[in-house]
Amino acid sequence: MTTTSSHGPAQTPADRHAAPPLTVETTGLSRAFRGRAVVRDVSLRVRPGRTYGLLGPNGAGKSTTLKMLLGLLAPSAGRVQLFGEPFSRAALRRVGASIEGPSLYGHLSARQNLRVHTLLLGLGDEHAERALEQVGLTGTGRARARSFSTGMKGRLALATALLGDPDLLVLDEPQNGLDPEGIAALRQLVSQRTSDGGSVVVSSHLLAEVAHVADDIGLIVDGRLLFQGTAEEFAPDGDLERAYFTRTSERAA
Ligand SMILES: Nc1ncnc2c1ncn2[C@@H]1O[C@H](COP(=O)(O)OP(=O)(O)OP(=O)(O)O)[C@@H](O)[C@H]1O
Repeated sequence: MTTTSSHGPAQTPADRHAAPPLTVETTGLSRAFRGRAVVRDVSLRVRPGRTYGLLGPNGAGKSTTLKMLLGLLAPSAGRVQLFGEPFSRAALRRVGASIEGPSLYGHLSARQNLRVHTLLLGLGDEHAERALEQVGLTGTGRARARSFSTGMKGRLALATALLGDPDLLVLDEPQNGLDPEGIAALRQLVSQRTSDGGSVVVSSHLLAEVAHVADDIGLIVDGRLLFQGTAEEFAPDGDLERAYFTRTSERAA
């Protein structure tokens, strides 16, 4: 929050207009599959410099929502704004994502996998090296990605998402298979991105992990956004698990 002292300059309306736009704003986002609504009227607001934890039971509609944010699925209704502008492919240059598990070139090494992406993105090799370092995969040499453990594949997917220093990082279940070192590295990466003014959206079932990283929470149940607000508003006593069960069972009652 920006504050000014009593001796400092007063904030003018122009200053207020200079506030950065929301990183993501959806309005009435909905999606049906063969007539069955799985995302209903979801209006998400992801702010710059914040981590947004998207929670909800299996099948609630989290991945479907994230895919619509990224243009991987067309909404049945509603709209998506990225960085204050209507969704466009150009805006996706500022976005890194890992959705529904890693999709890797199994016959290539970690470094080669990243270089495929840096080539496509028009980035230098140094970006691939830095991403390898950020996720702790520099020592994997020529080993092919298909021989990696689940956690190593997860690290490589994260490295791919980090290429090009995205202003928005979207991670679907990024902790899957990560060891404690991997989870610690992930936390650090997330906090680094937001302290640089970027935004992170992370969907996860691991409530303790979300409690560690999320500034804001969105709770989706049965396709509807039941709650959206700060982590403190979601769980005033800090007990995210209890708040989650209370809020989801209220819905079921
Ligand atoms: N391509 C598809 N065709 C038909 N139904 C789909 C399709 N994709 C998702 N669904 C259905 O939409 C609903 C929401 O799925 P989604 O993957 O978004 O949930 P989720 O909250 O991400 O779940 P999980 O936590 O288990 O990953 C589910 O009932 C799922 O079966």
